[in-house]
Amino acid sequence: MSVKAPSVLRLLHQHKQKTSISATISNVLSSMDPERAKKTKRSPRASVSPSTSPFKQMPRIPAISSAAFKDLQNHSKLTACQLAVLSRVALDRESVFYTGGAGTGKSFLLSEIIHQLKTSKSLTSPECVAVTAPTGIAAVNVQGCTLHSFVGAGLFGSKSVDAIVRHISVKNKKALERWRSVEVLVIDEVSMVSGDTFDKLEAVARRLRGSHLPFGGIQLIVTGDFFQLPPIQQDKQAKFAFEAASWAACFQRNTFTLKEIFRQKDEQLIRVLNEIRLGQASKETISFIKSLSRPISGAVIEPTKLFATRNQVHAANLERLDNIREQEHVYNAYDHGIEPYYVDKLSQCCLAPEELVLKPGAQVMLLKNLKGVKGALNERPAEKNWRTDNIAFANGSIGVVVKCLADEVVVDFFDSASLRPGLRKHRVRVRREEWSILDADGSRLATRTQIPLMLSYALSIHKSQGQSLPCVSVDLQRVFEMGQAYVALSRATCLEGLQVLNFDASKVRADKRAVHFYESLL
Ligand SMILES: Nc1ncnc2c1ncn2[C@@H]1O[C@H](COP(=O)(O)OP(=O)(O)OP(=O)(O)O)[C@@H](O)[C@H]1O
Repeated sequence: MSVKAPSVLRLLHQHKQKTSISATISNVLSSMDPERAKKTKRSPRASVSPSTSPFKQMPRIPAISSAAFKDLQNHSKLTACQLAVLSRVALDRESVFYTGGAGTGKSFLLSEIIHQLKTSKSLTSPECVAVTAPTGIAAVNVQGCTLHSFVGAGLFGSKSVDAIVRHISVKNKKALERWRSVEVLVIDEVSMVSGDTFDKLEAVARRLRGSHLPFGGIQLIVTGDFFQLPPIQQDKQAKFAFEAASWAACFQRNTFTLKEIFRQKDEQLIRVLNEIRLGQASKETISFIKSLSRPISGAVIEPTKLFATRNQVHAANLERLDNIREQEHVYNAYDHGIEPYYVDKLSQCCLAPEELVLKPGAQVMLLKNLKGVKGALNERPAEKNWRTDNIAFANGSIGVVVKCLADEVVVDFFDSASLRPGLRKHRVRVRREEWSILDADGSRLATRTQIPLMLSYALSIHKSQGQSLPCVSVDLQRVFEMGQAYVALSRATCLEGLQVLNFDASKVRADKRAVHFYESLL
């Protein structure tokens, strides 16, 4: 697929078109603004705060040159569809929503997009790219901040648009400045953002920026899969973000669906997962999944058990560790933050535990990408021969603890997602790493320093979102949310490494609204 960079003239022409279209859109958007709709009919302009000059949408300059884009086409792993999204974002500089099933490379593409935008000289500064996600864990995964933190109006769920705007304008000048200077807003895991929240933020953006353009002219990069975890709201009938009144105006023609699945290679597993995603398991699929209740055989690692609740996870990890007859070592996290509140928040969303209890022989999962670590490539290296190799291990790699030292842990990591004996192991010294919750300006609110390992015997389905697991046992007994079974099952990378317990057809549920939305994209 060839993609041309828009010339400046074309951009200006597009801009003229956009400004005339934007007048129409702005009327529609104004009528969607929950507060404004209640008020008497006024011209949309009249509602712009007199203290702010009307924000003008400048033609957006490409974030990368067409030569740099060609280079990516030729040398990166990105597929044609992933490149099409990148082109719309970085060359055309338009707002984009892209989606796709589990393992289609949404996060992979997002990190490339963020990298290109943050290193672009066309944007005022890297801070003008705000990277957000609706939950703490998703925010830490994407090295961004939570949407709440970006907004700067505390827990705004029950507040009106007026109240949020007032709060930011009067009490949070830093947030006001941020809303006015941000050029790109990234929202990952949008399936967990409710439609009401999306509409509120859209209206807040227009009000604070004094602009009639959708989202006040901020370029949006929004991604997620509406068949995965649903909006976080007590209300069972919370609207999805795609049901927001302002959604269509924000993305217009820019919705992309990634179809190629990378996490799994097995055609049968891919077909089964696609059916479960849509909540449409056929008889054949149901009996196939039931046949997966057999134990996983021949694997050199123990399966990671996925549970719906945290208590089940904690109990399973402790029980398994107790069975190892070795001395235990405790690694306490070093936590600090500007307020205890943020330290608590970090503790809730960080996969690295506050107290990491390990024993030689314990099976662990790596919680950071490690690059160029000190290690050795042979299976049983003499430890005096440590050398710095260019060994890279991905977040999610599974290994076995060899030795627990004072402030580091020696681990044998397996070098493949396959599970058969005879795998090469890489012995690596794992040292402390950092996790932070950031505020929207990128400064640290709280930081945890811990050995980037956790016991890999059990994990909660919520915390497994985004992970790839080569050997996994999914217990669906206490699954309670739509999409939860799909999230759990789609972590598996291969059939021989997947066991499914307590499955029945009623666990396969997809929200009808999501089904209709995806049908409308076909
Ligand atoms: N173009 C690509 N070429 C090769 N590998 C890719 C490509 N895109 C993604 N991958 C790999 O596929 C795997 C799944 O990708 P990723 O985690 O980005 O999927 P996802 O859509 O975000 O999944 P989920 O919705 O489950 O979080 C990762 O190991 C990633 O490195």
